[in-house]
Amino acid sequence: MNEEKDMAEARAILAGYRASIDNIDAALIHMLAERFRCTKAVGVLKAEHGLPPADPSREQQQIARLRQLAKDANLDPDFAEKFLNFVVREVIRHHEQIAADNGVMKTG
Ligand SMILES: C=C(O[C@@H]1C=C(C(=O)O)C=C[C@H]1O)C(=O)O
Repeated sequence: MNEEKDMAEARAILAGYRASIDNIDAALIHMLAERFRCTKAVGVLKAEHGLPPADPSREQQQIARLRQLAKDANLDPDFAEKFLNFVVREVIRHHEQIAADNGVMKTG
C-alpha cells in the first residue's frame, strides 16, 4: 500500500520535472532558431563583402567566455565548449553554402 503511494508520488514528481524539461527544450529550440536566423544574416553579409566563413580568433574569444560562464553556472566547461563548436561548425557550413550560392570562393 505504502509502496503504491510512494510510486504514485515519484511519478507525480517525475511528471513535474518532465514538464520543466519540455519547457526548457522548447526555449532551447527557439533560442537556437533565433541564433541561426542571425548567423545566416551574417553569412549573407560576409558573402557580399568577400569575408571568410570562419573567424577562428572570434571563436577563441567565445570559447573562453563560454567556458567561464559555464564554470560560474556549475556546468561542465568542456561540454559548453563542445556544444559551441558543434553549433559553430553548422554555422560555418551555412556560410560556405551561402558563399557558394553567391559565387564566392571558399577561403576559410
Ligand atoms: C557568426 C560568425 O561566423 C562564424 C560563426 C560563429 C558563431 O556561430 O558564433 C563565430 C565565428 C565564425 O567562425 C561570425 O563571424 O561572427
